[in-house]
Amino acid sequence: MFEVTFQNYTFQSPLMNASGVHCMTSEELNGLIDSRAGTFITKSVTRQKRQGNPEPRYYETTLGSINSMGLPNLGFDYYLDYVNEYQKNFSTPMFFSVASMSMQENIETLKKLEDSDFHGFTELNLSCPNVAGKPQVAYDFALTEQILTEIFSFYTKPLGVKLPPYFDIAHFDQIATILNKFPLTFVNSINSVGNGLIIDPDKEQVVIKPKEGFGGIGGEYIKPTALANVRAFYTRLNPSIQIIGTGGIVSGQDAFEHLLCGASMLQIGTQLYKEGTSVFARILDELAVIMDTKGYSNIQQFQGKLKTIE
Ligand SMILES: O=C(O)c1[nH]c(=O)[nH]c(=O)c1Cl
Repeated sequence: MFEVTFQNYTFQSPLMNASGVHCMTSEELNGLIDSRAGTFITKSVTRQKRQGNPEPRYYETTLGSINSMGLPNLGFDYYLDYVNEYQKNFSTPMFFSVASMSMQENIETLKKLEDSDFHGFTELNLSCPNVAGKPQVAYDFALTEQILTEIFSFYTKPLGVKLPPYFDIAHFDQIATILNKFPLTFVNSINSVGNGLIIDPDKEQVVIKPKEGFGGIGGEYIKPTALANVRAFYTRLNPSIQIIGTGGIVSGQDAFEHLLCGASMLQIGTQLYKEGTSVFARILDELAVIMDTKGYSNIQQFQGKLKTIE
């Protein structure tokens, strides 16, 4: 009922974690394997292990979350070891997230991944908003094109990019024109909405320590922006480039809306952090009720079929 074909593999569920949530350690990653997620993704990796930003660096509200983690991760080798072990025991392809700290580090990491036995999907994170002094790569269109040109000169494994939200139709047009030049497997929209601010009015203070309290916003706050980005890329990109929908998925209805806009796989971040891995089963159960009510027996019957008002 929930099968989704992604490139040349059919996942049994369209749901997975968003990179950064429940995916730092092998224990957390194993917890995703035991859930109703169809697959899972690592925390964005850097060449060397990183501590990340000082705490508090994550804060939840009723409507979502703010984070300025600063790319903490256990380093490329840790996650490659995990992948090698995982692939011995499971056939479901997993996702490996690579952060772009610098062009040089990008190339180095992806060359090692190319030469490895990894045979899952690679997600190049072009949208981390929380490394001080590092602008989000995908807001620099020329740099994005340069990085993708360099990567596709040697990388042959299925690769997609994790994008920040765009807010201007001209920007959708410009970045889509660039992305259509490359043999991308997918585009994942969106990353957190960068550099928001949540405050505590009682203490009259920000709620996270890094960057004077500025951080990426997730959760219900960002669903309209996430849906717009999913739809904008679904209607602009070559059909060979599939869309992963991320942002504001709390319920089966939110999942349905992302699929209607054209998403194939769906990533859950903030709500997974809040609820734990039982969130996948709950959302699938809620999605099943919606599909039954509407008379849909599979996702393909409505995927991407959002109507405009004529
Ligand atoms: O601060 C982070 O680690 C972080 N936080 C986000 O919200 N998105 C990202 O891509 C990353 Cl890399």
